[in-house]
Amino acid sequence: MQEITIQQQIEIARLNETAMSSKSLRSRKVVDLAFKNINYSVVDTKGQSRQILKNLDGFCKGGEVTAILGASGAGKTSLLNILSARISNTKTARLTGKVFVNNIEYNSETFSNFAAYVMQNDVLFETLSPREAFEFVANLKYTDPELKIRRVEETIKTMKLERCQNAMIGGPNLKGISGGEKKRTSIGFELVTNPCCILLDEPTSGLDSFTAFQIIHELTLLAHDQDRTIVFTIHQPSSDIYLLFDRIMLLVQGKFIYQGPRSNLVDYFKGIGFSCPDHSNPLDYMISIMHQESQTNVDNFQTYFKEYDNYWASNVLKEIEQSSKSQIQFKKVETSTLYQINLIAKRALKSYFRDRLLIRQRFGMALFMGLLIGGTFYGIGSTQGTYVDYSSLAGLLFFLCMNMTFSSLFPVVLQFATERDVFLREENSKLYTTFSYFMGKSFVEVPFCLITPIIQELILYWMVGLNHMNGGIVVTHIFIAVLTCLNGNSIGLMAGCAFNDIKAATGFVPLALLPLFAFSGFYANPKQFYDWIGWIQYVSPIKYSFEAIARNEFQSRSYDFGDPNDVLGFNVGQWESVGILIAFFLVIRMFAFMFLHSLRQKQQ
Ligand SMILES: Nc1ncnc2c1ncn2[C@@H]1O[C@H](COP(=O)(O)OP(=O)(O)OP(=O)(O)O)[C@@H](O)[C@H]1O
Repeated sequence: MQEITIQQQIEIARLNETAMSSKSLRSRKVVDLAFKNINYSVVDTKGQSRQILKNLDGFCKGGEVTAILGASGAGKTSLLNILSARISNTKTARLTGKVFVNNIEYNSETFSNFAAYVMQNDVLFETLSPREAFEFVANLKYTDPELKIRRVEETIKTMKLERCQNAMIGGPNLKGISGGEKKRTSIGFELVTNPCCILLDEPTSGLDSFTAFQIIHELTLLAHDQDRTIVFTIHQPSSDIYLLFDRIMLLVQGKFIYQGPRSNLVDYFKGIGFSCPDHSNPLDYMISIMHQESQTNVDNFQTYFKEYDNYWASNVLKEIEQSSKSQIQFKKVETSTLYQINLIAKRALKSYFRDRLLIRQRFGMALFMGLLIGGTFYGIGSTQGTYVDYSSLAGLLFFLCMNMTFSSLFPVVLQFATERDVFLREENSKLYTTFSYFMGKSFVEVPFCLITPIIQELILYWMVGLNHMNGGIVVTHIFIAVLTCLNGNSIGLMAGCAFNDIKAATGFVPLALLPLFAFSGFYANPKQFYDWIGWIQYVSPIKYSFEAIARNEFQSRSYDFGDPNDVLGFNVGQWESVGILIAFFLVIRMFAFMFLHSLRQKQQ
């Protein structure tokens, strides 16, 4: 008999282990979801309270597919959001009731340890491929390198993404994979963590009927073959899709009118006097008798509710009573903050280099502005002595401060706006902490704020003929330019984190900056500011940038009218201004972090 080498033995052992673990991942613990006495109301813009969900009890069996259906506005998404612990009490929303997994109450902190939520919109990092997206999650959720690889491979296989695993996901401005593949990637993104339960909000919306069927079929396999609990809301499914459901919940005006096996649905409604016509899709018929536009339907609602209370309500309570009591482990894999920051920064960097437009925009802008400013102010630094020389130079220096603030501010507002939902989704899934995301993003932004002003200033410095008495003056000028960029970048990040809407952020920022520019000492002399309003100069980072850069430039230059620093009414000092700029950078970043943190809390 041929001898097996040690290497082969190791390989066989590894394959056996892989097969065993893969099996163990499949034959997982079944979890039952339940909810009791769910009441949810919201206050509208006129201060009127409106009850969306009314005293709901429900049960979603482990290893089964539960579909939540109802007319538009019936409360399906609200219910799913409550099940995924994404809704909490706020000033305008009131939620009472409890949600359970295997009879244990859960909340937003514990939800992600056994379940995952797939949003209606595919919120994915556009510049990554499906494989890279899965690797990102696996790296954050697993510590064992082999397990990481196995989970990624399994997910790609399960979600049938082999063909497009290395293609860019893409988005509105970036060509990428198809809608169906995106939906599979969204589900796969959650599947990597091997959740016992997956909740999905309208997983078929925007997909053609064949792709929709495929997606629901794959979800059915996840439930039946891998014992996962699958719950989703869905709009008007085809009759093929209808046959894939195990359990159905029908909602009308925030109350259940049916909750039980799919197979009983038609007979139940026939029994209470609502017969589905032969050869028609039962769910089309259900939707037709549930919508509120027809007065006949509205008149029948009371019958549906009464019959539900008579027939299903106690049944559901019994099912809740009998739901699995087996212990579930709220397992939490926590990677270190440094590790999270490293992964987030690497991903952001990869994104920058793949989204060429962004890179071109930032570096191209620096190059262009360097040449433009250099050309416009060509040679003005070489002449000195008169008021005209001074005024052109002061104008240039102030223009530089403005330009560096704006050019580093807007890219980050726009970029954060596109990434905000990804952050909220990933933070919600407890992939990383807000702090790690913030630091990861900051680490990638800082090099841009170093490189772009250096490119710009090196081009224009010699063209304009700025002060090069010694190397120290040149280095200090560039250092102040970098600090100005960092402050602009921080203001952009703060605005991106503070506003929910990109239009509001981009509209507000110039408005807020205008007084800061007006009081920065170039347009009006600080000596002439009225006391009651003059304080604005002290909260303007541009004032300190201008004073620092101008004092640096004017040293060893002499003018016939006296000291330009006095004429400009500078009142802080060069290095003091630099110190304040550093302090501004830290404080604005801190505010940005606080806004990001509160954005995340608002989302909950
Ligand atoms: N935070 C909120 N503030 C005000 N109204 C809300 C809020 N959340 C939900 N609603 C209202 O509650 C009702 C139910 O909303 P929900 O999104 O749950 O319905 P839905 O059944 O999922 O509808 P659709 O199928 O159209 O998505 C709607 O009329 C909606 O306008």
